[in-house]
Amino acid sequence: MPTIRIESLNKSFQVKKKQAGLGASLKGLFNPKYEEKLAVNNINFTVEQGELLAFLGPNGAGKSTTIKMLTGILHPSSGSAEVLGYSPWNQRKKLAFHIGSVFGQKSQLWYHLPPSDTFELMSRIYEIRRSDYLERRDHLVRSFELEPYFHIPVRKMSLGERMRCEIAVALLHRPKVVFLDEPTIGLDVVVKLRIRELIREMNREEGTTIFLTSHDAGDVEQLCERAIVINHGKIILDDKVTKLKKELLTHKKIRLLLAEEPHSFAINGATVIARDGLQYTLSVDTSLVPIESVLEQLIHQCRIHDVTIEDPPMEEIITHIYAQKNTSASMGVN
Ligand SMILES: Nc1ncnc2c1ncn2[C@@H]1O[C@H](COP(=O)(O)OP(=O)(O)OP(=O)(O)O)[C@@H](O)[C@H]1O
Repeated sequence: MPTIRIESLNKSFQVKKKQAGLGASLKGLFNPKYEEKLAVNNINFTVEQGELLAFLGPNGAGKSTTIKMLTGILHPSSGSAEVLGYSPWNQRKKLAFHIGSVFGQKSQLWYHLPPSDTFELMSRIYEIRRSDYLERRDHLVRSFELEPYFHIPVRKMSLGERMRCEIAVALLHRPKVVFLDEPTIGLDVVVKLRIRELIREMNREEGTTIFLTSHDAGDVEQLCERAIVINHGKIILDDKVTKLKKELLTHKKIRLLLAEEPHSFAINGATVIARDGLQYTLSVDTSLVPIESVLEQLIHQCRIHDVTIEDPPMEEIITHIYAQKNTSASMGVN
């Protein structure tokens, strides 16, 4: 039995219809007209236990609405879904004992209290036996390296430290499925890498199914095995990340700040796409040349003050998928 099963799932919202013109707007205040907004449009997929799935899409695509249905926060307009054999919206409380969720933009931790207090409270909410709780808490504190700030108020922590606590507390009741909504948003590169490592570890060691949404192509590339892309409420791609990497995650941007004007500047495999004084932006097609080779050439040709490597924004990748799909459709290819 799959861990998550979604069949013909739809969710529409009633939204106020915007009316053009001042008169119509005023009339609309007293006699509002409504229209249906289809946020999730007939989606189908399954997820197996232990899968690392990226659920992607641009803003407003329908990701959060789907997650809200899978966690039982929202009822669908039609269709069915099962998570670990439970109907999320009909058996929300039972399901809550087996799933965890982390929302990058919202905190589960008490802002003015130390994480240790939130852990205590959660252990009671999840009715965890005292000895099991203490063992689990110590294990999580060790593996997420929380000791230095486990007893200080959350408000005094950096975003990265807080995020580690958020993920750790979401794992307290040993959930079989974890929904991670933008877990690396706003974090610096080093902290992002560490968070990804921790997510990978929990998947490997405990077989946790990971359902991740992110606008960061790096999260998808380094963490997930499979990606589902949703746009305008419809699924437009469901494929292995290795395939996505070969076909779509091939362009990287290198931003350089040079210490001095270079004598020569010809980098095999990279194109200069912007320049402002000593700041250069290069585009690299990693399917043609590895990024390491470009960096090596750069080090030999110029004195570098600062360098960053960026993935293309998720929006760009999705636009590309969309364009490809439309081209195939117009050529009669499926
Ligand atoms: N409660 C609501 N009432 C009306 N419309 C809603 C409601 N919740 C979501 N929507 C609409 O449904 C669509 C899908 O929204 P959703 O939040 O699922 O997108 P998302 O993919 O999670 O976007 P983001 O990446 O910005 O979080 C959007 O057009 C949004 O405006």
